[in-house]
Amino acid sequence: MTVAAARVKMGLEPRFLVIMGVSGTGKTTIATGLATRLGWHFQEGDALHPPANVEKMSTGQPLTDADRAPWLALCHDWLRAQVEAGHGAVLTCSALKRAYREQLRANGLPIEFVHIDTSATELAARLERREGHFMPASLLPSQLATLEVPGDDEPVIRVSGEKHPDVVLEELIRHFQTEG
Ligand SMILES: Nc1ncnc2c1ncn2[C@@H]1O[C@H](COP(=O)(O)OP(=O)(O)O)[C@@H](O)[C@H]1O
Ligand SMILES: O=C(O)[C@H](O)[C@@H](O)[C@H](O)[C@H](O)COP(=O)(O)O
Repeated sequence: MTVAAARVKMGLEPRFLVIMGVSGTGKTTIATGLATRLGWHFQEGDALHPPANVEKMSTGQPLTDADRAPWLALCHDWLRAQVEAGHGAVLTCSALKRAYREQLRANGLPIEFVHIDTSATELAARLERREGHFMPASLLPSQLATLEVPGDDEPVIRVSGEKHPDVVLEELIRHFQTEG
């Protein structure tokens, strides 16, 4: 779908969204749903991790700030290219710390975060059930400990990860339509 067609379809101006939160909260589910419905570009942040990061997480070791730095740089570069091209874009990225979110927004990028909040109990159940993903459920405690919930001074939209994804998608699209 062209940018113009997407605008006509939903009546929305392009936005540049980072769907964030800990592992298993529903980032990929919500981001792919939004990108499909709105005709916006989509990037899975997990696919931008250097192989060494994936190897580390696969073997149950949490990433450090230094591990995440090159990954966040690639996420930032992708976002900057979308802003320059001027079409709506949706990136999944855990963006757990404020400093990481600042790195993503660097150079004045008009990024908005969508924080999906899900209880630890529900997250643990999801990660135990999920198949075909490198991230082990054993890393959930470190994900939760690392998360700095976005503050009101950050550009954030908060949604529940425990509602049905279709409900969350409708809420987000309504929010975008209301905000123009
Ligand atoms: N709102 C939801 N309710 C129930 N299950 C969900 C919901 N969102 C995602 N899931 C499931 O939880 C697991 C993790 O979702 P995913 O989108 O991969 O999360 P993340 O990208 O944040 O790791 C998947 O198996 C997915 O199908
Ligand atoms: O910063 C990190 O520690 C990782 O990016 C982590 O937060 C992310 O969750 C993994 O990449 C697993 O991928 P999922 O979030 O898709 O489970």
